[in-house]
Amino acid sequence: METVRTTVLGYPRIGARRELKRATEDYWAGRTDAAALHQAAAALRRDTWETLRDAGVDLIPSHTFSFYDHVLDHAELFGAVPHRFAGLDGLDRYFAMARGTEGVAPLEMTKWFDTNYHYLVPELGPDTTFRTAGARSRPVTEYHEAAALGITTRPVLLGPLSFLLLSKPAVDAPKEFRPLDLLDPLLDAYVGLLDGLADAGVEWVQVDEPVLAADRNSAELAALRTAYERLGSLAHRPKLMVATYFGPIGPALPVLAGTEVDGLALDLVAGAADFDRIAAAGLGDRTVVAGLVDGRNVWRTDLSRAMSVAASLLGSVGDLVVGTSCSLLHVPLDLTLEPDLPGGLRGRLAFARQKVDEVVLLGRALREGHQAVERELAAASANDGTAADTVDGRVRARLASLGTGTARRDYAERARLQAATGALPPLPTTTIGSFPQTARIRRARADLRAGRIDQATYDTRMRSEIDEIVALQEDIGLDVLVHGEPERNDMVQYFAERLSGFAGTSHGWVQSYGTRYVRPPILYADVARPRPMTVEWTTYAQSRTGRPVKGMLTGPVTMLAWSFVRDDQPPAETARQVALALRDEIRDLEAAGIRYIQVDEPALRELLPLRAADQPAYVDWAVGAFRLATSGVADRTQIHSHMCYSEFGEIVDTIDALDADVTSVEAARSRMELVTDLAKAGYRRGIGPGVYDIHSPRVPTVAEIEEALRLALEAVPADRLWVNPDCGLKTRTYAEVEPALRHLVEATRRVRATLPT
Ligand SMILES: Nc1nc2c(c(=O)[nH]1)N[C@@H](CNc1ccc(C(=O)N[C@@H](CCC(=O)N[C@@H](CCC(=O)N[C@@H](CCC(=O)O)C(=O)O)C(=O)O)C(=O)O)cc1)CN2
Ligand code: MET
Ligand SMILES: [Zn+2]
Repeated sequence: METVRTTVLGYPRIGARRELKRATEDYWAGRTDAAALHQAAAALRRDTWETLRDAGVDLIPSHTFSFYDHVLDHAELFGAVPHRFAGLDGLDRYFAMARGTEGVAPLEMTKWFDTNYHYLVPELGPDTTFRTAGARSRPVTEYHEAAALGITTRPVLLGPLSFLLLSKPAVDAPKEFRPLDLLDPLLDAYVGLLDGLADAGVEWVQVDEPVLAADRNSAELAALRTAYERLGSLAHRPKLMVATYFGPIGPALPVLAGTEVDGLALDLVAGAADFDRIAAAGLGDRTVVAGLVDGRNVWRTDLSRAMSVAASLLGSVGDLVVGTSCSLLHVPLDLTLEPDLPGGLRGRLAFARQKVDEVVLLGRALREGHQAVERELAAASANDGTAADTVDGRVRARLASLGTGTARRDYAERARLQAATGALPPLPTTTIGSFPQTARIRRARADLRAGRIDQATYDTRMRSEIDEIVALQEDIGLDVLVHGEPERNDMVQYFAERLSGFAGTSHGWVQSYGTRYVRPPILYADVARPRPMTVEWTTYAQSRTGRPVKGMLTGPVTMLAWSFVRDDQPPAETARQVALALRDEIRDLEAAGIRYIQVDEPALRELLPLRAADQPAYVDWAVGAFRLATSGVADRTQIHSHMCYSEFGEIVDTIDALDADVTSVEAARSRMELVTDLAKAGYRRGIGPGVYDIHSPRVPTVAEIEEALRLALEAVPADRLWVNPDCGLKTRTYAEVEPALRHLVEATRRVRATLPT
């Protein structure tokens, strides 16, 4: 039997106690210097490599660490730095590209495929000149750093096709320019880098091409062929392991098989369909990493199944390596840090560290035979958790009797009724929901957790936060107010903590972007709402003002997208359960007199399947769940929704099908282009294009907001246009938020004054 070895494609880089967040934020605040930050980073890298070695992983990755984002690291590695950062260097320039600095806008940030991770979008133009620092570049220096610890590693690079397809044309690039035009010069840079890696003694590099999990046209597949024919034919290079993940590699497999790449890493979880292609692909003696341990979820692997899949590959590939489906970046680090999970659930879970053990165990089983690991296998299956009570008969019966009856009265009729009873000025001003999560708020929550204050004291403090937030909005002159979400640690976690069927973690942090992390809840059983979740906070806020307060909920799709979701039933079914709980909440808010209710779906676009063929079925259940949640209200109750992170062009019809009355969307960074797209596509509902970018600390001027509003008015009539920021304000400070909102209100007044009466 061939030698079966083991690997992981990447590992969390933030540290068990969020060491990277602390070190980075301390550096930003000037509390420590660059040397301290580099030292913290080196300690984290060392810890990862040693953990993987001690666990018995055969092939250990390096260059998976990043101070902020790995795509940004590659822009930096290849010298793709926009001119506006020219005056800076080192860490200052790196963080300026990530976060902006006085007067200099950062790179755009967007979603990493269908995950809740965000990457920075490189900006390329005809005058971009790539370079690599060769022997001094980070892939080389990290290889040496691990080697000095006695650990041989496989540097991980983002591949040339993915780098280009994830980039965007610089604003000043000619209209016809495409990043892919730069393939040849970029390949020159990879050639130099591979040369440097070979000189350093690197045996294997992993070249990530996740873009191959989405549909690719023939020009893109031709570029793929060009790239790997060239890199494959180099005389002086390490072995190339091309990795795809987040779906099947599909038609790109024969293309790569026709080049001299030495190995492929395939996602056999999200890309299980690839299995049947492998034998036919004629991979000969090439190495294949079979990605059998899921890097996107927290469930234990079905080891017997994984073993038989791996065993059946043995004949059709060269060396077989058992691995993870993708980097473990997207799962929490270590289950042993979680003493408080429900008993029946715990045995069903594997976090990053436990997934490493699964990979190693599979490797042993395949090398030494089933018997060698019998004890471990038995322990794993004994724990497979069917013991956990996952069925709630009442929820199932209610859903069955509800059917799909989710129709509301025609939008135009509803809109007339709402306009007649609402008494709002044209261009109503509002915000997306959250106000700054201040140190005072987080401290109160930390105090409650630690038992230093009791629930009543905490509630009193949150009410006084709401008092201030409501008073501030009145003073600023906003039309539809919010309570500000001070009581929410996170827009998903907060609801998960109040619904049955979800479990939370205390250390299960996963990087979302930069130093912002989330603790995705685990949705493991039928979902129900034991009691109202937001009604008290919302009605309290309403009691403090004569202006309308907008209720604020997180929608069913986003609740699933930002949780780890059970895989024993279709997501459509799970989404309907969440939707039913929200439907009840919305009914309770309405009964308590709340007339505007926003149901956020920022993850609607994110969950859209990467391949077009899979999209209609998704849209169907996503829209169905949203409508189930929101269709129980009276016509005069106005349903709002919110989405951030652009690229709505392709889902305009889906947004329309949600049947919300008003939708707020990110638009500031694309200069309101989105509004034109929506208008062109025949979107006729209320729309609140974000008039300024909340991801930047910059305070927008009145003139700039006025300009954005005038642009929007060219595409949308005044009676359907709302005025709001791009997204929630929770990551900003009051010093930024207060003037920005005052400018927003003033700009709106000026534009209103010019409207025909
Ligand atoms: N789930 C989710 N995904 C999302 C978003 C979102 O809001 N939620 N927004 C978009 C952008 N992503 C974001 C992700 C995270 C954060 C964010 O602000 N995260 C916070 C943590 C939020 C949180 O869980 N806060 C908790 C815990 C806070 C904490 O760290 N407390 C300290 C103590 C603090 C003190 O004593 O002052 C501790 O536990 O050690 C709370 O408020 O209770 C962070 O990393 O800093 C923002 C945007 C897309 N994806
Ligand atoms: C990521 S979308 C955020 C919506 C939420 N209501 C907020 O304002 O924070
Ligand atoms: Zn948002």
